[in-house]
Amino acid sequence: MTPGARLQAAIGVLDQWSAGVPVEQALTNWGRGARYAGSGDRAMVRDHVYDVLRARGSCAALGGGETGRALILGMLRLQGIDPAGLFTGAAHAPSALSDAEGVAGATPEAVADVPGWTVPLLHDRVGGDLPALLDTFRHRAPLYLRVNRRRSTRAVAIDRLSADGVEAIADPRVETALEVASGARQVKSSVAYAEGWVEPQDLSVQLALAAVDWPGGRILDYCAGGGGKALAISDACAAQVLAHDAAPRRMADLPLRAERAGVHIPILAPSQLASAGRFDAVLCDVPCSGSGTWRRDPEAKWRLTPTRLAELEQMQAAILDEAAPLVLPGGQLVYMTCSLFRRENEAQVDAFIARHAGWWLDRSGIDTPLSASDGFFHAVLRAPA
Ligand SMILES: C[S@@+](CC[C@H](N)C(=O)[O-])C[C@H]1O[C@@H](n2cnc3c(N)ncnc32)[C@H](O)[C@@H]1O
Repeated sequence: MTPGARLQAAIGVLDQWSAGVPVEQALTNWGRGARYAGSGDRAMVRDHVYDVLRARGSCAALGGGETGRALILGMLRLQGIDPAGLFTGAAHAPSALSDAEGVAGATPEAVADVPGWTVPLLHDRVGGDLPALLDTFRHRAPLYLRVNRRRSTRAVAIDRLSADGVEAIADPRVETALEVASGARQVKSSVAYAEGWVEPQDLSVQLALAAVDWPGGRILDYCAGGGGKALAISDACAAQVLAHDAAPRRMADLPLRAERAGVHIPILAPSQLASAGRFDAVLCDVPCSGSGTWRRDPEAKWRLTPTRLAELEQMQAAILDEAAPLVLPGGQLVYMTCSLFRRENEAQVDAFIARHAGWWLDRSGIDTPLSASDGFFHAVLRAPA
């Protein structure tokens, strides 16, 4: 495909997205009808679409509208590329610019590329660093890997990744973290990944997991999902880690991932919880706004509404209340979110302590995209002894 044809494809995907089709579905719909597109074409179309979603407000301002065509026009201007050279109408490229499009577009300085109602919530987190935080959301997040110490060391993993075209750099802040400097698209086809030496996991998550003093005995990952945290905890301590999720199908890949990592993580069905006894620690990595990961998943910020945020907050409180009785006396209830909002983090912890006599906050911390790559919150709550 020519560069112009890729832009035209991205315009179509964005028009589907604006009509309510989830972005991954819209990309799949396009891909099915584009048998001629190679993997490089598909990657570029995806990049264009995600570049727009990260900076949709700026793209709309610079392109003069919200249609897929205007957004792509604005994206090119934001990237300092003259659209006239690509909007030519030749070889499936977008048709030539109209006179109005040629002069459309305002400077985007005043545009926050997040929903306006979330700006005070973000300001509440970072204060005067708000402009810098908002700017991070316009750019791609770096990819981090976690080295599985049961399988490899960091130095060996770096060498092995390099042989497969992935340049990885050790991050000094946590001993398991590697930042992928180049070759990110090769990670999943690398031997190091296939052999379980590395797993994609964000730096902020690795920092949070390293900040918790995981006990021995038994640890339950109560909201295990794909099992990324359960795998990391299994690697970090000698405890037996078990996994549970209210939607067990979300854990479908966990047995395979655990086998690749060389660990065994028993899965507890919701019906087995009542007879599973209590645990030394229970991790609740709860559903949240995802506001810490908006540059990785920019669609999430445009879909979030105040109503949805309120629902999530209710769900978070309910999950903590469900999980608390599963913790042994003196044990830990570890609360984690990838949200930057105090309402989902500190306020949930405070409200939990107010509802549950004898519980206390042992430690908490948060990274933002300004201090690590994603935003990620953790709190360790202690049960009465
Ligand atoms: C943020 S995701 C977890 C991600 C996962 N820990 C990981 O590292 O990949 C939240 C998970 O909580 C689960 N969940 C939602 N409500 C729940 C509940 N009441 N009890 C247990 N799990 C719940 C969801 O199905 C979802 O898989």
